Amino acid sequence: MASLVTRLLGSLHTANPPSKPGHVASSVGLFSALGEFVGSANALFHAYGGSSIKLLMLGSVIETGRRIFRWFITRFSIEYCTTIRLNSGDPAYEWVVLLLTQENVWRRSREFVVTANNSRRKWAVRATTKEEGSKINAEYVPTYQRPQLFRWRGYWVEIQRLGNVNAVETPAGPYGGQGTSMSVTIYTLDMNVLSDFVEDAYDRYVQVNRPHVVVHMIDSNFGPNQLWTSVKHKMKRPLSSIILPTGVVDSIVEDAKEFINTENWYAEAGIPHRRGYLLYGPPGTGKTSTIYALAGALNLEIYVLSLSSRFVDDAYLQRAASAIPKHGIFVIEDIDCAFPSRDDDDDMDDAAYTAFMHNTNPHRSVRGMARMAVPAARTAVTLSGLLNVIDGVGSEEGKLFFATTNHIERLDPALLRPGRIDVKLQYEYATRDQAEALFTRFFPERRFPQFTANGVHQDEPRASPPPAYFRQPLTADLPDPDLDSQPLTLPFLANVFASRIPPGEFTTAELQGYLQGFKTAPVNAVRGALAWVERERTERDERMREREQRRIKVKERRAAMANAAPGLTVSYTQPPASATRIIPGSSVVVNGGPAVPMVVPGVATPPTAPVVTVPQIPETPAHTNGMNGYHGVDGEKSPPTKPPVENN
Ligand SMILES: Nc1ncnc2c1ncn2[C@@H]1O[C@H](COP(=O)(O)OP(=O)(O)OP(=O)(O)O)[C@@H](O)[C@H]1O
Repeated sequence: MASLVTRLLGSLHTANPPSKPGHVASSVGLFSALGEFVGSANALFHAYGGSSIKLLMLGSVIETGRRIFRWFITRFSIEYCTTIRLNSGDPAYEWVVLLLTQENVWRRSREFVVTANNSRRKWAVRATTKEEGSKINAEYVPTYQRPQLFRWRGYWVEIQRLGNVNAVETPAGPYGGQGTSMSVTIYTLDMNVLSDFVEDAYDRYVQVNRPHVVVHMIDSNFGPNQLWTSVKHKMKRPLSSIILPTGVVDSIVEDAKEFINTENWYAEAGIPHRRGYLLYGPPGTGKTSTIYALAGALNLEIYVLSLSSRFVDDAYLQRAASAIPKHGIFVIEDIDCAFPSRDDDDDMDDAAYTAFMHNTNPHRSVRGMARMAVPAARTAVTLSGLLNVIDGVGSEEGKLFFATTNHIERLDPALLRPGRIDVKLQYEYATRDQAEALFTRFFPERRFPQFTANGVHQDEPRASPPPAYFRQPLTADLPDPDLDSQPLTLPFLANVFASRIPPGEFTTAELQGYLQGFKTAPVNAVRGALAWVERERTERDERMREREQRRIKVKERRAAMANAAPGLTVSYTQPPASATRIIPGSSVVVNGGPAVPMVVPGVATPPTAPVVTVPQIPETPAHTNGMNGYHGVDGEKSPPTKPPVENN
């Protein structure tokens, strides 16, 4: 028996030929050995008649047959099919998923992950047969892990999802989280079929997304190993809806078009084929809207990255930039966060001062506390990392790069030099023309035909009551000499509205917010404008006052800290419970109460130490917990070394 098995294994071994002619011969040898093996097994069985031997024989035959079958299948599939693998996060993955959805490949799936979404993404499985669709905007994404076979243009195609099988159950994203991929096997020898398949997927993707701008973002749930994991589909915005001074929008569109169409020129001139734009100005003036409208007009996809995202550092930034396909628009929002700002210093002062006043650790120096209290960096990206991405190894050719900022003054000049930023576009508060154009956009003549012919009289019934917010004596119900007793047309109303908005004082977003309250009432929008301006001014003044107070507070704190000798430990014998005076180098005096000695060992009190008033300190458990009694630099308990110093 053993010799038979050995012979069979020997045949199997020689049945794996190095060359084709031997292939057929050795296969024949294999089958004859098999036949001999089965015959001998039969003889053995008759000789011994044991049922266990019978079972053993049967098992061996089945296993051998299975191996031979697999051997043939592997051979066959290598030669007669082509396989591609697609990774989530790659644009091609999205294209193919859409094709599979349209082909209804997962129709037999009975297990779904439902994700509510606002992305208007067009794929997943249709979960309702109702004509009008579902009331909610949700995706039903199959969790299918098994291979799916379907016909595409007469070819058999097999799809299998690979990687982290549980990924789809995480909130990371509808088509899987970390490491999800998909293999597509087409049963054909023709490589062209493969590229036709991917092209078909791409065409469908473009078709479906024609009315949308595709925006790729980074979903922080995915972790630092995944790029561009979140996809949103925003309705395209017409360029005409962007209200900027005449010619600005057109010039930026022309510039971008020219860039895309002159690739050869760049190559011949030896200049890297990329273009950088910086859009800067106050928030709400239309920077982001311009980029979206441009992307819609040129059918380009947007890749938006915020430098302050949790795990975005130099390496990640570079990988993310490299993964953007040609003609993608790479947008870095609020690029100034890669640079230190005055506000950060103020924050630091705030935090450092709090640590200083609530010194719970007697071993820490004032400097150390200040350092400890520095807020977390706004980004892990360094300036050199950023510059590298813009013009170095990380920047692929054929890309449009947009950066937006509210603080151009914080940007390093190295970033702004031509070659990195080629076009700088300043956005400003709304001009009179912009206010008028915005009004006209809100109240187009086609929606308000009653205003077009001879105009409307104010004593005619109004289209709708003014919003409750404006139902005040100052606005809609008071006489308005500019409007009353004369026929009102939309151009006239737009003109009066614009004349009531002080130029250079409000952002377009603020005006838009105001007009949204009057969707169907253009006359009331004009009547309420003056009161709105007044109210906004009052609120703004209030905000400015608060800011100024904060700034003064920060200055005082800074001075208090500067006056404390660096490198020292400051402790209190009693908790500073209310408004406190610090006399640098000597004592703390609690308002109205008994003076509390502040001991600064090893430093002589400056004879003319200035008195710095600092604001009230809230009572915290830290004060009542371990702060009573003196703690010197080395944490030793000892009596105060100086008498209290009275404040003046
Ligand atoms: N110039 C403009 N033309 C048309 N709409 C505008 C304009 N400026 C602002 N808006 C409207 O105001 C809102 C905010 O605009 P947007 O996000 O483009 O401003 P932003 O300058 O990018 O602000 P931020 O600096 O805060 O990102 C949008 O709804 C947009 O429609």
